[in-house]
Amino acid sequence: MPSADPGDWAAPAAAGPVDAIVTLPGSKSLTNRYLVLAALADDASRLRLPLRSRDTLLMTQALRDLGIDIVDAADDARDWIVTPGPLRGPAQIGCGLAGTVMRFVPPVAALADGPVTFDGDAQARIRPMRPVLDALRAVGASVDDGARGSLPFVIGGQGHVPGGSVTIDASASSQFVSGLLLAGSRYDDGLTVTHVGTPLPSEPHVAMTVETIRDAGGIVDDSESDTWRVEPGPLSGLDVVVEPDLSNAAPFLAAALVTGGSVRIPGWPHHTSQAGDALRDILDIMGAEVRLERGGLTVSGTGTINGLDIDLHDASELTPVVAALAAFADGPSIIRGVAHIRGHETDRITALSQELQRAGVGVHERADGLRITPGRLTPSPWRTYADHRMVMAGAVIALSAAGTRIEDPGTVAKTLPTFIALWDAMLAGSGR
Ligand SMILES: O=C(O)C1=C[C@@H](OP(=O)(O)O)[C@@H](O)[C@H](O)C1
Ligand SMILES: C=C(OP(=O)(O)O)C(=O)O
Repeated sequence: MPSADPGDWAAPAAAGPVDAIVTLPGSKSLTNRYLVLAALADDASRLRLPLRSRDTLLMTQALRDLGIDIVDAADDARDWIVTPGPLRGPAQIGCGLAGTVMRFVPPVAALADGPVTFDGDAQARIRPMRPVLDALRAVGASVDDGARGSLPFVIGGQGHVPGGSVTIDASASSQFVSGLLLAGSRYDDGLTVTHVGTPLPSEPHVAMTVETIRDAGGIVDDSESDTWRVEPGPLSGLDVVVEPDLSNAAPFLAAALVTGGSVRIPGWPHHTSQAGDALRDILDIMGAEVRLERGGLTVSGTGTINGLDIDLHDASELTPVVAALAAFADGPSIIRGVAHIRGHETDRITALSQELQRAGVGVHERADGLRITPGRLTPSPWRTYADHRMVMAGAVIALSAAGTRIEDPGTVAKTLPTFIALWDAMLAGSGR
């Protein structure tokens, strides 16, 4: 049993139904794709309302280290102006624990004119990387990873990458495919990536990659399943507004169900490639009233939370909060299809199993997910394993388990540094 630390967060319980409007910052996945494409473009880009969090600041720093200029816009400091330039080595890139940095930047670094070293947090060193490194070698880049297949490694930038065709097993992460495609337009012969293996996870994220490359004028053929062809050619600067991060909406919307209240997220896009949009269906199945209107998405709890049996293969990053919400349901739930999240920030299946059980929930760990049987919630220490989404899941549990203490809440800054302030503001309207 972990002991209480003064740095723990005494996450608040809800005193009554929430009734809140929660304005969320931009999407991590969109921000980091736009940044990479802007760095590879022929002219400057403007990213409006990008996310500023640990993962996106690591991305800006990585690209700056490679010679790209990224500054706040003079007329609106919330925006970034990205001015591309020659990609330079030597450089040392810190990936933190950001999958998007460790998988998206190496294919860019291969275009630099010198060696680029990559490393990251201790937990980042065990996140899977080998398919990206092998693919880069196969298309003519130089990679030295000491045969580890993980961080740290050196990409020996040679000023250009021949490109061509490569087959990879991306069943451990869709980011392997996305990273290669994002840089592929700038390879001499472009790039054709074919996935073999068990089905690709997080498919909407690859669709997002294709869409954003096209936004920048790149040519991508995705007409064949599991094969993507990026033609060689220039990319244009972007002027884009970053959508709110829909996956980060999960804990707030969950609070509407848990408390029988209502939460509105302004700016919820009506058409989006974000995987988090799946929340609309998931919460509907769980018994919420879900309304997407011009003013945003409103989710209202109805007093009943249904258990569900759901395959989250396409939206696996929602697993921690959906698992926490399932702890409040009127019956058992199964979350399946997410074996690969054992390689996310932490082994999320084991982490959720341990913390939910300590909080009084019945959990059976499956190879590919969790079976959750609601139980009487008891206040407990909630460990977070350097995982932002474990902080969010713990906050949902704490809503009805006063006295829950969440370890290392600062880790939530990976994608949502303002989480605790937004959470407190939401609950301020619940009678707290
Ligand atoms: O490309 C992206 O922006 C992401 C892809 C997904 O990764 P996996 O395919 O590894 O699940 C997702 O879980 C992650 O949060 C973000
Ligand atoms: C899996 C996630 O992050 P990453 O981009 O580091 O893979 C996540 O945000 O849930």
